[in-house]
Amino acid sequence: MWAFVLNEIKHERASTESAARNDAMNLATAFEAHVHSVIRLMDIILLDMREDVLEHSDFHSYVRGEVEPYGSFVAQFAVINKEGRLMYSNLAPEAEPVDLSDREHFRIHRDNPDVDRLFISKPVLGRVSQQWTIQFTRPILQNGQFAGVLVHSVPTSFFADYYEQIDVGPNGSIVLLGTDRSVRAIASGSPIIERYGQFKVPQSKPYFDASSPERGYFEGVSSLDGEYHLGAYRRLNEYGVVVVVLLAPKDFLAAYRERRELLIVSAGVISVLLFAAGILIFVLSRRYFQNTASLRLAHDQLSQFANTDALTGVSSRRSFLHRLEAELARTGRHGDCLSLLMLDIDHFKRVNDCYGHPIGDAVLKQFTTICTRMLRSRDLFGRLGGEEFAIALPHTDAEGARCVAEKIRLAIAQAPIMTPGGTIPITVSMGLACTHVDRVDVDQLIAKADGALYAAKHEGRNQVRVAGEQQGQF
Ligand SMILES: Nc1nc2c(ncn2[C@@H]2O[C@H](COP(=O)(O)OP(=O)(O)OP(=O)(O)O)[C@@H](O)[C@H]2O)c(=O)[nH]1
Repeated sequence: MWAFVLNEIKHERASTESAARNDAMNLATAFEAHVHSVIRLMDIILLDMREDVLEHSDFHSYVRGEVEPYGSFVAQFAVINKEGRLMYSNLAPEAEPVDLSDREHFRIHRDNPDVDRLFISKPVLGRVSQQWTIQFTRPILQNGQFAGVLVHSVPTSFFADYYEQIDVGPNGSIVLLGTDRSVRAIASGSPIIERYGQFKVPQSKPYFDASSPERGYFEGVSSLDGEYHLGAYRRLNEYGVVVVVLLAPKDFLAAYRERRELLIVSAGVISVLLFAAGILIFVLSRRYFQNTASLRLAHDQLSQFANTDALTGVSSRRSFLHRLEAELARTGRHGDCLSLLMLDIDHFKRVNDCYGHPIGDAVLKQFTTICTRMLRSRDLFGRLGGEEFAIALPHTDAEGARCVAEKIRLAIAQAPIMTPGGTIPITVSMGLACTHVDRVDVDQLIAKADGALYAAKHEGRNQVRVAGEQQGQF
């Protein structure tokens, strides 16, 4: 989910920036067209006036009549003579001539008398008009000689006011620059200190490089307000000016940033909910597994309880018979043999009678411990009831089983049973039956072993009898 959200944010930022670039270029294109037509119009007015400037005796009336239709479009219309003195200004026709020989627009024409072309000055603070204006000038030529300069002043606000009508965001700017790096006019959403005439845009900007395309994009920190901007420019080589549109990321990324916050908050909330759901599932499943484990344990304990004789720890009757049946089936499948020993402690009633039932229990426990020591791990040992036990010996024929039985018998007879009531000697009688000769089921096998046990008891106890063998044959 987070990968999707981050990808979405990245994609949206890229498309927002791309849209801002397009907007900046579209605005720059529109302003370029505007600047181009304004400059063209200024030049037409200048050329038109210059035709008549030296011919009209009442020049002031003539100029007033010509200029009036343009209204605020024309701040001043003036004539400077070849010495640089202001000979006429429609703002102050009767004023004393002012020395303007230091003005760049005068010097350019005076120093290049052979070049009759339009010059657009940097903004200057008019000595007569007292406002910031841009001078559109043409040389006055008489008989091919430089005779003065015709000046048409346009307030910088003429451009700026027009630009102000366009929404470039609270921190965006539209700037008209000269290729001499001076600002001609500026309109900006953020307050920019009026620095006409002093401020120079750094040379490093791409639009000042004459070899760069006439239109393009750029981005970086603006020297105008020190803020990071994304910009588009269009350069009018013919007039030596550049139109620059600057858009501020904090403006055009505002909607994107709101959406990014919304996406991150939503993803965060979903993550927290998923996390909580995960924890809940974890806790519930843990509880479920714990319950299942407890149940399994209880089940195992129960079956252990059911399968084990509580007093001696050997298999219960039920479990022993069940396992004996399985072992007999396996033996039958593999053509193998299995022997069954039935064991009965001799005169056990006397032990109980002499020492009491608890001591009898202790004897039973020690009896099983001694027997277990004589057995292999695969042998089955069960208590069938009272003092009667059975041992199943897989893969064991009658001969092998008789050896095991004798070992057990001797161990019991030779190891006096230690009890809290003293040392109690006991013996055990055993009946042995084997499946090797004829295939039998559990009941038949038990019955045969029981028969042999009965014979062992009958013939004096403390001995092993094999089913089917006569006494004294061993
Ligand atoms: N202490 C104790 N005695 C038991 C238990 N189960 C059976 N008995 C006793 O074992 C005795 C078995 O006696 P009998 O069946 O007469 O056989 P016996 O005295 O061993 O004599 P033979 O088997 O003929 O040698 C009885 O006294 C039962 O009460 C038990 O779990 N604990």
